[in-house]
Amino acid sequence: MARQEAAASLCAAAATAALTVSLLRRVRQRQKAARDATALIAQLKALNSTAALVVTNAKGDAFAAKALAKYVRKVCGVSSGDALEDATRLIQHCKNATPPSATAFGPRKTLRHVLVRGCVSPQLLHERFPQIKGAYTQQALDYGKNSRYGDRWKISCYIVVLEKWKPKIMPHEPMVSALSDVVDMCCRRFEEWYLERFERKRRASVMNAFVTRYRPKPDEAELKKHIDGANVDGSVILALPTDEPFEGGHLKVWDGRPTVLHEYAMAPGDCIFLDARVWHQGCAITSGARYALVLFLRLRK
Ligand SMILES: O=C(O)CCC(=O)C(=O)O
Ligand SMILES: [Fe+2]
Repeated sequence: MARQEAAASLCAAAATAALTVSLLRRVRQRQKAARDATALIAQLKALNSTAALVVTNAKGDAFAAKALAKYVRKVCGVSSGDALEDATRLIQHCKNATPPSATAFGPRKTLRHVLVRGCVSPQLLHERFPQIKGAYTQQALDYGKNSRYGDRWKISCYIVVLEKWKPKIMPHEPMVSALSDVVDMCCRRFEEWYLERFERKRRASVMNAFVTRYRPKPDEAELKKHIDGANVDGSVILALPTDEPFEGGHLKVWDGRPTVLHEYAMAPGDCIFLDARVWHQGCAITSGARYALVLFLRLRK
């Protein structure tokens, strides 16, 4: 009898111990999840404070599961149903969509141009590429024999045209729909760079915006060394994706005193900002197709 009692109480003790261990484990898991959530919330706040407000509770110290799932579904297309997983996905989305901070322009304050890697989200541009490609059409334009483009330029498709060119070129509506938000994004980023680089706050407006498609053919492969025009206050060149990988097509920029040649291989999303009258060149491509979005800007106080 005594033995049976002893065995029973041993069993009970073992069960209690097992229960305690599993409770402890669950508490630890919960504590870890809370720590992970805190770290993720901090990351999200740093990347996109508005998104953080939407997906956390009133105190901003924990995720609001339903709001998080709804938001992630909206911006990423799907929600996993797991808060930490969703939060990680949202953070990745924000990283892709957020341009580098102004200090990413780098410490060099001597040059009048800069290359900003990943200035526009490559993911956004890749998603947009079918629309860009579908919208692209050649709009032939006679800039005149002595101009930067010559009299046989036909490889650009226009989004904004303020200049009174002859024949009159109209913005191509499908390209306007495909890229007008990206044009705005580039303007804002240019303004940030300009403020940091020249310590002058300027408002950029677009005089001309167009997509150029280079191909390895006569009159389509390159843009010779030039400046963008006496009345152009600044320019943006944004590398776009392509479905035909190309060779060549580097950007050359002559800048600094003494003048040094800078040569860049640009990836989709990379931007070059140019101050007024900086000499540059789009080198010939030898295969594939290269697309670039180009803006000529006017700067006002
Ligand atoms: O992307 C390029 O090749 C340069 C474009 C350019 O400089 C221009 O169109 O003025
Ligand atoms: Fe140019």
